[in-house]
Amino acid sequence: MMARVIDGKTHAARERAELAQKVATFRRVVGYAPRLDVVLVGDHPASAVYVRNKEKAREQAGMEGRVHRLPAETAQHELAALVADLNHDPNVHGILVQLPLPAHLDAQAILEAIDPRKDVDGFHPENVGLLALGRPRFVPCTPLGVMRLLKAEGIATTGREAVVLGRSAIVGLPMSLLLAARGTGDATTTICHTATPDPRAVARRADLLIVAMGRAETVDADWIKPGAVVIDVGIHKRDDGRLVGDVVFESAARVATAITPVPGGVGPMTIAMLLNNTYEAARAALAHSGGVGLLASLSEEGCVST
Ligand SMILES: Nc1nc2c(c(=O)[nH]1)N[C@@H](CN(C=O)c1ccc(C(=O)N[C@@H](CCC(=O)O)C(=O)O)cc1)CN2
Ligand SMILES: [Mg+2]
Repeated sequence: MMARVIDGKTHAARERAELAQKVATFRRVVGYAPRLDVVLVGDHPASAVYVRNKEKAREQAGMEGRVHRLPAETAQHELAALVADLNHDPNVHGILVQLPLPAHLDAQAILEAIDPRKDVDGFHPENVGLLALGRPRFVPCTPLGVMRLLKAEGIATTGREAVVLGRSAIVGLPMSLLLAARGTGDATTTICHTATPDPRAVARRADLLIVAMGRAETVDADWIKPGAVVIDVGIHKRDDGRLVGDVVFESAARVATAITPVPGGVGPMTIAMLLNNTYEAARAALAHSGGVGLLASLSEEGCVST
């Protein structure tokens, strides 16, 4: 039997609609909306699309924000100065620097320059450390979106064997931390990477296989235990313009019990989670600035955490 296809677009639309209601209440009670500022350096074509999609989604959620478009030749100190300005602007609750940055820029230094309380990407070492310690503040949007998808689909992780293919800072590493975390994933979690001698053999042990290796259409039915759940985080554009993931969808769907497609699986959840993180950042800033009474009013109106 073919696997059930997990419809990320529908789940993301529901998340965004729920958030839009909370944002409307926030605006009414507090007097302003959460604000997300995005920084895009250069003209990477895919990044331009993602940033436009983020802008549209933000507007639909009723949030404030701005996209700061800088030329490809922007110097490190110029980008750092913009980040510092955004850090100091009390009206800005979330800051996102779109990756990848042009090669001459030190991306790690820029990510570390973002105020960790505005780091809605969850990439700052302080936020990575909090996640590793089981005290998450901002969790990277793609792995957070995967956890929300699993929950919404009723896919249990507790006590199950999870394998993550890939150890990137954006997906693989935080994904494995979430899956292993007490009370969050509680899965027996293994990470495979470029030095793993036989990743296919390890993948075949997985009840839950997360594929984030960044290699187009690599994982086929031979990598998958019959009945496993397969989550494909990869996204690649073929020469004919087709978008594909790291998984060979048709082959994998013959042995998996549930699978995410590309496009329309994990991708849409990434943007929904970014908006959720921005809402949380605005709530936390309000609490920090002494708005305890306003927070209580929000809670009374059902506006709790996302
Ligand atoms: N600062 C960041 N940079 C990057 C991140 C990130 O989380 N923070 N992630 C990726 C790109 N990304 C968001 O920025 C992203 C990628 C893909 C999608 C998405 O919705 N994909 C759709 C297809 C979209 C299309 O038609 O091209 C899908 O999979 O259905 C959203 C966000 C790297 N950089
Ligand atoms: Mg992401």
